Amino acid sequence: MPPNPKKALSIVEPAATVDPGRSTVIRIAGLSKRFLTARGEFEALRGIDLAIGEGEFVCLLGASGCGKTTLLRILAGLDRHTDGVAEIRAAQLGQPLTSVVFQEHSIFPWMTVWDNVAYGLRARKLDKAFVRERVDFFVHKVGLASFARALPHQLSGGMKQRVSIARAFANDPEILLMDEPFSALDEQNRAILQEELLRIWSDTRKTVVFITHSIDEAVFLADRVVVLGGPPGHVVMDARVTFARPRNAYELRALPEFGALVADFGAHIKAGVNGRR
Ligand SMILES: Nc1ncnc2c1ncn2[C@@H]1O[C@H](COP(=O)(O)OP(=O)(O)OP(=O)(O)O)[C@@H](O)[C@H]1O
Repeated sequence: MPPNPKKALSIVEPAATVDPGRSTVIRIAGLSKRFLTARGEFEALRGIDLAIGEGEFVCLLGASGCGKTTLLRILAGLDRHTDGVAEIRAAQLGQPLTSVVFQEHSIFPWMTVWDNVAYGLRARKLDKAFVRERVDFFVHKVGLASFARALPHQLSGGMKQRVSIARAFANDPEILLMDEPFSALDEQNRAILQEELLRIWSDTRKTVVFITHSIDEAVFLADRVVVLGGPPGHVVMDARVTFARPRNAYELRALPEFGALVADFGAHIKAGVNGRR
């Protein structure tokens, strides 16, 4: 079916609650995070309330230092919150809760593309035939089938980031956490990977939490955009982006509604900085 971005115009609605048709996968309530520093306590996050539904693609926006990575690290279990609740619902036992894709690809330089993608599955000692099938599938999905036996130093930055993405999806986590995964890429590669990510996501319908500094990227990718202000980080806007899918980057960006939405989010990011708590 041809993309029809006009079908659902960019209606921004408050989205503090999960769609009635979705079950809640991530529940964050009254969450605060304070770091102990040499100069005393530093409050990075204060009173975050957020419920994210199964299969939602959520982008986190906000000025530098407002706590986006801190929130993601708490969800990934890499850091602990100080107060409040951060829960991820486990649908299936034995499945990892999260996989994380960072800005700097974090693949093992001594392992081939294929072995990198297989890493998490092998660590879980899954059936070899299952691992082979799943790794082949995702290596192919990210367009690296002919590089399956290549080592990371033989790949471009964009290709390395594809390996990280394939590995994260192959792991089959409850949720995928992505921290500015495309920010080190040139514009062309970034656009290609955004489209690839959406294609894989639409096949798998994983829940994704994606940090970006690019408002344009957020509006193109997300079902929902959460703008953080601060510090201390707090939610200043939580809105749905209802452009129809599949989305065509060129058609979408040509719509006045797209520009209006980008401007609106931009204004909220600015207000979040100015309204520091
Ligand atoms: N381990 C730490 N110890 C002390 N302060 C920290 C620590 N980690 C983060 N911070 C502080 O918490 C605040 C939020 O940092 P965080 O990296 O989450 O922001 P961010 O929104 O992701 O920023 P950016 O967009 O620049 O990546 C910053 O002021 C940072 O200095």
